[in-house]
Amino acid sequence: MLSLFMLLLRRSSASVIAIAVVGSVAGLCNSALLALISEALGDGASITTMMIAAYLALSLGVMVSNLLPELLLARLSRALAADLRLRIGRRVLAAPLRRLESLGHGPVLAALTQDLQTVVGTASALPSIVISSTIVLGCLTYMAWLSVKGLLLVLPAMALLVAIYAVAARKLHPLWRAERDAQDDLYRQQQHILEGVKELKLHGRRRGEFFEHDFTPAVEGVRRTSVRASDGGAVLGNFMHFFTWLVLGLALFGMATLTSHDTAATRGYVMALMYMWGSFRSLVENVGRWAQAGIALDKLSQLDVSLTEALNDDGSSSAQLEPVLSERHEVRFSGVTYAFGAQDGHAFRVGPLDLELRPGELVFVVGGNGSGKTTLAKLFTGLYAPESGQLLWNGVAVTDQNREAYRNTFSAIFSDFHLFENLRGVPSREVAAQVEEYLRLFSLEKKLRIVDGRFSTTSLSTGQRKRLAMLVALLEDRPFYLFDEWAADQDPEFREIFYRKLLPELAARGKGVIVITHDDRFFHLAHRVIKLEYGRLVAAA
Ligand SMILES: Nc1ncnc2c1ncn2[C@@H]1O[C@H](COP(=O)(O)OP(=O)(O)OP(=O)(O)O)[C@@H](O)[C@H]1O
Repeated sequence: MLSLFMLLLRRSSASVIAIAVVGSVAGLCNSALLALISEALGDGASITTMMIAAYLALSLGVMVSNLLPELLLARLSRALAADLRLRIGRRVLAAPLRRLESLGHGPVLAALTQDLQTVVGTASALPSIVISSTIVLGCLTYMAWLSVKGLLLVLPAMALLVAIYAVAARKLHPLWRAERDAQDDLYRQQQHILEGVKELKLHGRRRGEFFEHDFTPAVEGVRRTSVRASDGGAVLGNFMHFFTWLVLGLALFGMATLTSHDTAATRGYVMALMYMWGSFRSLVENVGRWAQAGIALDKLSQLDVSLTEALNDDGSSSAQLEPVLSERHEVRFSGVTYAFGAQDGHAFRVGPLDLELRPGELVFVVGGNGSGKTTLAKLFTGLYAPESGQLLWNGVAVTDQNREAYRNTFSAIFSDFHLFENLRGVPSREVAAQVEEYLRLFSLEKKLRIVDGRFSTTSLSTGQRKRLAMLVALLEDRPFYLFDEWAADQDPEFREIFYRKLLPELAARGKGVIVITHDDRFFHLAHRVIKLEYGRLVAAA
């Protein structure tokens, strides 16, 4: 609860203070209205113009002072959500690739949607908490003015309710947490449904088994845990309702004895209690909801911490852009190793590797499936940091401080590449002529246009999408290029263009080019062919 409040305070202490002040005014106006009504209903009370004017002014005051905190909080809570989204986005982008690969998409998506919504929804109750608190205080003051003795009944009842709620909330906490944990699993399975829709549609038995053994248990898990949590909430809510009548009864029957049958005081107490108790209950319940938001904040901070811890592993977050200024770019691996740990299932080790990539050099990387070609590509591009050994860039060791700059010397198309909808990072106006030329070269000129740096469509065939990715890579004009089985989806015409035109041209322009390939027909075009087996270099020709 405190952490959500601190987050709001840190985001804008001025807004929180304004919400508290104006919310208190709302509570005071409400309490004053109650006192006025009670006065007007009193025995022998006469209604004056003054009373009517005060009534109207207070009603107006309630409206304005309720509205203002709501408007302020709507802005504050959305700004907080935006901050958290940006923060997680930044963290995800700065976190090492390996860490993200082992974390999976599920927890990140669940945090960005479910938990952020919970935080925003809960924070929205802040004005109500302030207003309810002030109403409770105002009513208690009014009741004390009617009869101090009466508070001997009311205050212990209030304390008892808070204590019951605190105990019950502690019991409910594991249920809320179980519900939230079940949602993580549901997100994972929903991701499988969306990403594996083709495979599931094509295979009735797999679909049936997936539905029965993976998706249904995940859905059932959320249903079961949320019913338990909601049952607990319902029992608590209704017990509090029962308690309300109990307290009113206590006031009704006990006040007469305590105040020596002062009916005006008893009537005032019952009225004030009826008015106040709703606010008091909502105050207790809203504070309880803040405890639930604590679970969402825990999840968000767990993600943040796990990404932060990972950042410390390779320190990329603190990487300063310190490019090594050089016309000539070359990379050298000196005893580089990399291992996927035993926690990933089967330990796999690449290296130790001693390799070089010089400007103007065309290097083919070949080897069987699982021999470590893509892992080598990720090491080459700086996406994985070597476990041991050194990566030297123009003779300078690539470290946490310059890895970001090193990565920016590569343009890469991996086999699981992603195509953005626009040419971000490329000055689109300056390259307009080249774009036209490449569109024609890749036979894409009839399929799409690039307007203001934006592709008119990305709904293309796999081969066409890869050609569009190639267009983007060529426009990037980086010192190094890496293509991971780019030609695998291309028809013979584009394979020819790739091996016989594009690659030699890139090498002729002084680029260092690494090509992961199985096309042995073209091996003779490379300056060097590196062969990997079980992560080890077995031949370099
Ligand atoms: N994200 C990962 N987590 C754990 N292990 C991995 C991961 N990626 C790869 N591996 C392990 O590393 C080995 C080499 O994988 P890699 O993708 O580098 O092979 P590859 O030669 O590119 O294979 P392919 O020709 O099939 O693309 C795999 O056998 C696998 O055990």
